[in-house]
Amino acid sequence: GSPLFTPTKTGAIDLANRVAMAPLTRSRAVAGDVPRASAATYYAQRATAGLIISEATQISPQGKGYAYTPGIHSEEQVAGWRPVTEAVHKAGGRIVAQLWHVGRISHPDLQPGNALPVAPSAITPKGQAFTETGFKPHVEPRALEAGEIPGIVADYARAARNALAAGFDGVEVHAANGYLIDQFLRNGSNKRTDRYGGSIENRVRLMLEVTQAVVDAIGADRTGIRLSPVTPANDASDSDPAPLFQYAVEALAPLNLAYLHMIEGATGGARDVVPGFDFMALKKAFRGPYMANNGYDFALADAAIREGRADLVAFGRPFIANPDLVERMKTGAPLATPDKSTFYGGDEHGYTDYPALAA
Ligand SMILES: C=C(C(=O)O)c1ccccc1
Repeated sequence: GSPLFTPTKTGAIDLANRVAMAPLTRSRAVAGDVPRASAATYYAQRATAGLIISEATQISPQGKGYAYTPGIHSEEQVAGWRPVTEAVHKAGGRIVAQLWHVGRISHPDLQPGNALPVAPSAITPKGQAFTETGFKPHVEPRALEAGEIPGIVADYARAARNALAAGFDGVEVHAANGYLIDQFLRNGSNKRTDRYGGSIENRVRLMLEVTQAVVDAIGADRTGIRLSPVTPANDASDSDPAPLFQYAVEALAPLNLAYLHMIEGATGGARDVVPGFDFMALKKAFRGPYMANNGYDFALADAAIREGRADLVAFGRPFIANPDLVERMKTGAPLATPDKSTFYGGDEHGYTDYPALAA
């Protein structure tokens, strides 16, 4: 059989196989930004993944950027996640919470007191915000004062502790896809002239402060991190990503994190958006478990593991329509195609009603 289905370990977390369920926003949280009750069913249906990474989950009210996404900062939200982690563990699975602060990818309608979204610099991103009253153009964000950063770092640490209290096996720091941490990393969005901007060392600082705070809170062996060096998602850009991310990963390596999750290319799109970008240099620099993501199918994933180009492979959209994706890949069964119209928002249709083959 494929090495994709052999057990492995990411830090303290023992995994039955090397298949990860990638974080998938589904915009189905209920009032109070609490996961809906059926989230327990949705995630448990997919618990044969070696590791489930939850949908992106905001660490604070300020960190929210879309309607109906769940949080993990209130007691009610922590209580709302407990049935999810219990159901996944009961089904033999493992699940980590993806900790999210959206930075400028938000809207005053989604912010406490209708405040401006925050960012490293006051640069309006292209694109639209998904609010409860439809899509609205992004607004110019407020540049954070350096003095506000410790509070945001503390919010990540608190969210990490909340995740363990909710029964998660660990957390993934969302440092990808043009959200807050990525906004600080990339010079297209970070024009700061203080210790958080300018040089690569300065632009990597927030990522390192957040990651260190999470490690201090719950341990490196329960802390993963997601990066997307060349994605254009959410108007992210950098003039020279290779040295930036080489430095970032070399700075992360001594922490001995549970894993590095790498979006190879444009998120959900072209893998060769920057032809020749050397992801293997980053895998080598990290030294720990490397989780490859973006457009993998079974054949590509099997080859990547066999050829030592990945230790784990994360699948996103295939897990939406195939709760039993692992079994289908093992048996070579055909995969169901997800219905894009029910990716975000709605109820059980397109969420918990995709059947497993055995059914
Ligand atoms: C958290 C997301 C990401 O990481 O791209 C996301 C958010 C909304 C829709 C799709 C994806």
